[in-house]
Amino acid sequence: MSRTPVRQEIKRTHIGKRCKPVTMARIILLAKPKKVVTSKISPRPPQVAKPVTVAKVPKPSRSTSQSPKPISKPLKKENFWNRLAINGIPPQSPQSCEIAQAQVEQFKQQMQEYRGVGDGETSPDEIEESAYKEVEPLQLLQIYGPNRNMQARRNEINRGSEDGLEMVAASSLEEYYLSGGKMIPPTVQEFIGPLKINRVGDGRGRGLVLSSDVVAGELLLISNHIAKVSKMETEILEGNFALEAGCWTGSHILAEQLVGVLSAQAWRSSRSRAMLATLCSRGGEELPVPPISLFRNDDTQGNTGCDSDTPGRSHTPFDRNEITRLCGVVQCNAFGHTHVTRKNNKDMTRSWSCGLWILPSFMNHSCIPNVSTVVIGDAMIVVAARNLQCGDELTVAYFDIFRPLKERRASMLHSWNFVCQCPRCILEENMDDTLRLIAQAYSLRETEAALTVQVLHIEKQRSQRWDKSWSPYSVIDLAQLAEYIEKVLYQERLSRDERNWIRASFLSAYLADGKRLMVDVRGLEEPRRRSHARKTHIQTALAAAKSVTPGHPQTLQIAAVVLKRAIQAYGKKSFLVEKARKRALGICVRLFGPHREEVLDKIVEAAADDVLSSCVVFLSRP
Ligand SMILES: C[S@@+](CC[C@H](N)C(=O)[O-])C[C@H]1O[C@@H](n2cnc3c(N)ncnc32)[C@H](O)[C@@H]1O
Repeated sequence: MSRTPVRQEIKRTHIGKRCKPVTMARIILLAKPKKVVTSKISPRPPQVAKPVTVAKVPKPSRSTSQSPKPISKPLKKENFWNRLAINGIPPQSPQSCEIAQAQVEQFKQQMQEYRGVGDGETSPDEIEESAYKEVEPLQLLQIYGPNRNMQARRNEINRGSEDGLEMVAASSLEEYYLSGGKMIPPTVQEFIGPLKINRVGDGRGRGLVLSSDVVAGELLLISNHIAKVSKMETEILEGNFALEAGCWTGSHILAEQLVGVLSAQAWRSSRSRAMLATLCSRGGEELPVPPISLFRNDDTQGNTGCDSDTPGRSHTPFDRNEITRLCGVVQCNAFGHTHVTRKNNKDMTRSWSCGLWILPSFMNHSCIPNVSTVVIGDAMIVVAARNLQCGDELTVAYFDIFRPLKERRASMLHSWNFVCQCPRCILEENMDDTLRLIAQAYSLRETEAALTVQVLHIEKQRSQRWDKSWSPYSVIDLAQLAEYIEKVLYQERLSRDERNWIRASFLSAYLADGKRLMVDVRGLEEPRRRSHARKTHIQTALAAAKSVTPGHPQTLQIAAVVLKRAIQAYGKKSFLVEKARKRALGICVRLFGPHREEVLDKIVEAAADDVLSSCVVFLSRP
């Protein structure tokens, strides 16, 4: 996800550099999704006796006329795999869920029948447990696909799915993705993967650390917000929010509102209060390491993460000191989130929200993060963006990391009071003499190009046609800077990754002939003016973005645009198109987690229009 601080993002939006004007859309929650495979078999009994094996069940007497046909041998887990393979049903599909569901039902029924004619020793709980055990391989399939270390995954599932949550999350979201973001987002069940909270050293306080190896694209965490406030674009346009000197003050009004909502929540719920107390309120604050179990929901709370009222319980309201601390907590931990949804085939609506997701707040920042986050409705979904090892710390980007070092440092110091010491920051620090002038030229040209595009948009809206006397020279100048950067990089002894990290700091220069600016300008330009374009750097931009953050909405968007262009140029059947598609799907998995190809294709399609993949940032200080 792009980590532009809310304020900065809006500012750029205002001058038309990156985004269309910001819209707000209140996302209403749906009831639980219809297809909940685990609902048939959950909740698992809290004190389950030894799981029943079919062998233990007494066989019915053959002489009994009403006795059901006995099961000749136990239902083997391999049967599920074989069945899937034979029927050619893709893993992780609703069909595989349905098979699992039917199989469990059948299994339960047969067990009941046995019980009816047997000694009655098998309790319903045991039957439930056996059925659960049968469906387990499909859960694994659903979530992780077929080629995984099954035992390790099973351990994770058993640990994390005491209430059978993961599959609900995985399957219910696909429907939403397939709608291209037109549906109301579903309520997603929470999930905590192989994670623990640890102290991470180097003055970074606590962080989320992996307790087992994971592969890129693996689902790590689904967390529902404890509180969120949103505003729609219409509300901004109606003047509820002021635009002051090119800076939208709305995000800070939202943050204030969030403090209000949180304090009310803490007043009525001791759990919310306890969870809020674990979060830091300023940079460098030393707080104890809370157990991760504190953040696991139990069934009484519906597993939605949103804390319920506790009627009859009286808590004291926050006093002045606590409110001050809460402001710090919001400042340090709240995520700003922009979301575009499609109202219909033509119209899009954009919303800005600000919320607090407790567990994701423990993730520290890196300018080359290793996880990605998307927000769908109330849920923040954290996915491994790279292959990671047990003991690795999860890192996210707190702000837009496609910026030069100086700007990144300003953001982190101003809002969170730390200096990132990731390898990319250290590299750029060491190359400061070389990069300083480039950064200055970049800043000027980028602003100029953004203004040009803005003017072109206004002009097009006014006259409905392209004024041929205009040439987007400032955009071309920016693209030229990319060529200069390439020359400089060529002279330095750098690894491929290091070159890409630096390119990513000047990403707009590489996109000036591509992506936003390119798309905007070319959208307005007459075809013959294409000759003005310099060498296209969009492929380089994609490689740079991928190397810095492989699971990021902006990376995905560039990949989607590359794919779109390849289709336009070579037709759908070309192998170049297939290559571009596979690359886009790979990024998509690193952002949204594992899904069927059909679903991933839909997300990529939507990403080209900036839909579905939300932009999540930590809220920066005004
Ligand atoms: C959202 S909290 C992250 C969790 C925090 N480490 C804790 O113990 O609660 C943000 C704070 O973590 C610290 N932090 C995050 N990323 C850091 C980094 N890369 N280097 C140093 N400190 C960092 C800063 O103090 C920042 O204000």
